[in-house]
Amino acid sequence: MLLQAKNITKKFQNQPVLKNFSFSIDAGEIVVLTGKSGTGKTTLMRILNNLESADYGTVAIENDYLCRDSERGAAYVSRKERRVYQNQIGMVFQDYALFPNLTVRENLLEAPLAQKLGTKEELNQKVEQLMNEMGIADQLDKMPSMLSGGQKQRVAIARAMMLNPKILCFDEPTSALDRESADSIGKLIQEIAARGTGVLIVTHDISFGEKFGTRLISSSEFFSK
Ligand SMILES: Nc1ncnc2c1ncn2[C@@H]1O[C@H](COP(=O)(O)OP(=O)(O)OP(=O)(O)O)[C@@H](O)[C@H]1O
Repeated sequence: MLLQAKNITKKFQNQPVLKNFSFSIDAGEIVVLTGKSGTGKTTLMRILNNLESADYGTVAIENDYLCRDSERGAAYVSRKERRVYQNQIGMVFQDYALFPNLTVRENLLEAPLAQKLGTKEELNQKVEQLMNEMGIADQLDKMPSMLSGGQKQRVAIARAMMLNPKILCFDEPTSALDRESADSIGKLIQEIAARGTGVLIVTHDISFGEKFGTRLISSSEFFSK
């Protein structure tokens, strides 16, 4: 088991959004969360990425915890331990969230350089390798605004992959793409999972989820006992 989330509960202004929800992601799995708007899918993904805090529950990737359930609620680990957890999970945002004032190459290098994950030379090699694998090596020196939606999505995926996450999350990866680009992103996600990464996808696109997911979870299960 790579990621484990147990008994996650979250309320906003006393309105429960997630109640005692538990699930896990294994290496190589593509777990797809579907369900009606406003049922907590994005909230769950944000909790796993430490962009939102759980009220109750436990979240861990292997033996590295983000929070542990306690009588007084979810007890978050220290900042240092949180960083260890967070380095193992990546997120590709719906709007890609690329830095508009940096080239594609600079977008990919920014976080791994800051985290000192390698020398500039090593990281540049990795950028080129990833961009080759994604079929967009010729876009490296462009600004994000010059790219198509599908190309931006690939850059956003490559940027997340630069940090070698064990778990990679996608929020609505196909919302801005036509069917053909969506299918090629789906195949790319399958290749990433085949190398052992655990993938979590939140999507309204059920046909995409059924085609590329290995397990579908409906947000109606978020209120499990
Ligand atoms: N920061 C917040 N403060 C208050 N309420 C919030 C906040 N974030 C989300 N909510 C509420 O929590 C509920 C779940 O929202 P969430 O975005 O997780 O749903 P979703 O299933 O991802 O929806 P969609 O499919 O439309 O993206 C909604 O009622 C939303 O209004």
